Amino acid sequence: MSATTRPPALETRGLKRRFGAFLATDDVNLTVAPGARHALIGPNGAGKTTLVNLLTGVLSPSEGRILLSGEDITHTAPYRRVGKGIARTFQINRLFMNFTPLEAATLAVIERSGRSHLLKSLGAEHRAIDQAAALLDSLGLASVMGERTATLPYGKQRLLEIALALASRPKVLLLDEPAAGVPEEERHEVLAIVAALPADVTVLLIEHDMDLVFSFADRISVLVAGAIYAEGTVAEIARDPKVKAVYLGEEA
Ligand SMILES: Nc1ncnc2c1ncn2[C@@H]1O[C@H](COP(=O)(O)OP(=O)(O)OP(=O)(O)O)[C@@H](O)[C@H]1O
Repeated sequence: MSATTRPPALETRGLKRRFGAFLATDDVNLTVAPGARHALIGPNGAGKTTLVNLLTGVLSPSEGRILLSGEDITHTAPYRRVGKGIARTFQINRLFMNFTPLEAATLAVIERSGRSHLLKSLGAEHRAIDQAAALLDSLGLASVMGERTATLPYGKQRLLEIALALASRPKVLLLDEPAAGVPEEERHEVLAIVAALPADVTVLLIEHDMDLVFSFADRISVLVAGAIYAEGTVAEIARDPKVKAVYLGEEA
């Protein structure tokens, strides 16, 4: 299989991050296979956000390495990591609230293409708009792409965050709690669209919602007190008594 010959899409080796004497990331060795649907779960304060910040370059590790498709990106600046193919979802910035999804997605496509290239011709601008519209359509946002983002249902706003991250055509997408705060009646749509993300994009999902984790992931890593506490297939994690004790038990 190609997955055995290709390097992992994303890998950390001996990753540590200290805040003073406190070890928030404790020797994390994470391997995310190309095309994986990998979930990272863990109780509050386990270090999930710190790990995402290390992966995206918002924080520097105290020790260890981060590799993207085999390339060492440990000391690569955050914006360069995006160019190399790692993107994450963010809570929508206020700026985008006054934009329509089409305007925001077009800007994101332009960002990827490089502004100078785009300014060369009007045709290129139209192509960017067409690509943005197609991207929004694939995330179920076609019917609202001309509305002001602030007026959209919250589930649609969360899907727009994913669209904006996908605009950079990432190899690896870090999805940070895509269903958080989404009302019950909209959750189904968000889950269905997350499940239908392009198969060639590797996804690392950071999520509290166990329905989403178990329906979406093919592999799960459990983070506890900054360290990988357990790792395995969904079935293995679901029946692991020590995981139930520290994490799933919380949900019950
Ligand atoms: N800048 C910082 N300075 C000091 N301690 C920090 C800092 N950032 C995070 N921590 C600590 O590191 C630990 C992990 O925090 P982190 O936010 O990564 O956990 P989390 O798993 O994302 O939690 P949650 O699910 O509640 O968001 C916590 O104990 C937190 O207090």
